Amino acid sequence: TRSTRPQRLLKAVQKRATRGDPQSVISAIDHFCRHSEWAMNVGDEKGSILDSVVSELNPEKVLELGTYCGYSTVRIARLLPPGARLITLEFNADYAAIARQVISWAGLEDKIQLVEGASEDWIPRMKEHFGIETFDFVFLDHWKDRYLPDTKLMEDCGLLRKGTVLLADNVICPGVPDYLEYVRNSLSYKSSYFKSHLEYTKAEDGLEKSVFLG
Ligand SMILES: O=C(NC/C=C/[C@H]1O[C@@H](n2ccc(=O)cc2)[C@H](O)[C@@H]1O)c1cc([N+](=O)[O-])cc(O)c1O
Ligand SMILES: [Mg+2]
Repeated sequence: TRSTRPQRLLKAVQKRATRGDPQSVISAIDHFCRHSEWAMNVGDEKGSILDSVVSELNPEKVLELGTYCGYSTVRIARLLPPGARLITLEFNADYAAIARQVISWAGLEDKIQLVEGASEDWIPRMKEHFGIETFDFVFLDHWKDRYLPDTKLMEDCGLLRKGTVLLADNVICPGVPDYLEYVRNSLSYKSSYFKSHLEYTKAEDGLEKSVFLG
């Protein structure tokens, strides 16, 4: 039977990228998505904004919601200081299997824990299962109707502290109106919009950065 797009993306990484070189893995995926098949990675344009937010924050404890093929997982983990940890949640077992191989090709498995399952099931278990007190940085890029409920769940589980940064992909396209309304109007967040473009296209999209005020 025909291969899947994530399988073809992984093949492109194994063909073009150098083992142990995260930047070459990122470039290989961007090349594949520009020249062969579009895929829903955050991409190089929004990816540079993601890079600057992560570099400025230097987070120790990172949560990513929505691994997909591991593109943003690699982008974030390559910038983390030694000892920092990234937990990434992936619901789809086939995507998780591809992402594990992409992460391994980049040589970043020591910094990353990929957990298979639903965010709503795992967020309440972060403390007892992973020994996490609070997260310094959360990247939201999973099902768009889960951004708001999962943010409220993280608040309720005490996983956010004064200064925790939430960065949300796709706030324009496909759009997350209920989440945007919440973080922009809640007194518990200082929110700002980074205008950009939908990955590999000219359509508008952007990232919303929201600092939890406690
Ligand atoms: O739909 C989009 N993203 C949904 C992503 C979902 C990912 O999150 C995982 N997950 C992990 C944990 C969960 O609890 C639930 C799902 C899913 O298994 C999938 O791997 C999207 C769409 C466009 N687009 O242009 O159409 C562009 C983008 O950048 C996007 O991110
Ligand atoms: Mg996205």
